[in-house]
Amino acid sequence: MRTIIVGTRQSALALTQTGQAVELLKQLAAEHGIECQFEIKKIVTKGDRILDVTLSKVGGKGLFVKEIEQALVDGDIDMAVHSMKDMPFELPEGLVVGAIPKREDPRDALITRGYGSLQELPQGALVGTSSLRRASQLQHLRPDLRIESVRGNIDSRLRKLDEENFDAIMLAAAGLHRIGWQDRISAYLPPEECLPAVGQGALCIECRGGDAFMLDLLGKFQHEPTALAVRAERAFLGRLNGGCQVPLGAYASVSEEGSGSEAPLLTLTGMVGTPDGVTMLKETASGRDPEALGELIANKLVEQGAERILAEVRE
Ligand SMILES: NCc1[nH]cc(CCC(=O)O)c1CC(=O)O
Repeated sequence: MRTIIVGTRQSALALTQTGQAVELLKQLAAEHGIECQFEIKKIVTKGDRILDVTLSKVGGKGLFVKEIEQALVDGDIDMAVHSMKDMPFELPEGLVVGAIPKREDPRDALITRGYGSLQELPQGALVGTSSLRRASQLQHLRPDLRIESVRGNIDSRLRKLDEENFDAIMLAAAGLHRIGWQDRISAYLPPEECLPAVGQGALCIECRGGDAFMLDLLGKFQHEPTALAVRAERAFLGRLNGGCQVPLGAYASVSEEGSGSEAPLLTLTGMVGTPDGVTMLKETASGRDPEALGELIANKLVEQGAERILAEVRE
């Protein structure tokens, strides 16, 4: 019987989403008569040790993923469950995306000190977020808000809302849902108001490309509509070189089922904005080829000056 070693970070979210994915995989294995058992192995990443420094200054979000990937390459673990939005554009040699399971809620959530919506926040309220994407869209909607960086895992950010002077903080709804803290959410921001990060709410199950047993099992975990949407969003990201922390968002979903040999129709919206929210470039289009659609939206934004905005932010 195959023992599958699953590597995970030690944050509440990582442990929870890894545990949930393993439970679903156990069910799928049982349904398909695949004999295996799972063992969870905790790994401390560099990103976890330097949470107090702004991530973009120390090498971007790939930090959380890199050491887990090394353990996969080395054969110390057999699979890993990542948040799709933390995945760098390119995977290391020898590793593949084994499955993209069904997406959780892709929206951003506002957690406030007693206010029911973004509109209800008082004039000049202090909002905590270290995401340039969230800052840009918040300032676009509410130029009066003051935005300050707040770093750390979900649990420490919520603690900072309670202990420091923030009127609200913004987090991904998916993470809060997964760890069972949906009660803390004051309001959801629809994609029309605040486009999520590329891949937000989706998971990425990574394994070795040569591990046929793993690939067979993970294939049963794949959710095709989510995978197509994520491919379109990541093609957009890749065309804009959005690997590091930049004020860029995208959201795709299947807007019409495929029929016969025809692929489903995807609708993708992408945005690039200045961190002050004054300039906000946004485009929407539909298509059946996810990569072509992602590149189309990126090209439309490039025509309007997206690369200039991104270059200024990277400096
Ligand atoms: N950047 C950190 C991160 N990576 C994944 C999630 C959870 C949401 C998801 O799975 O997309 C979060 C927290 C957040 O942004 O609130």
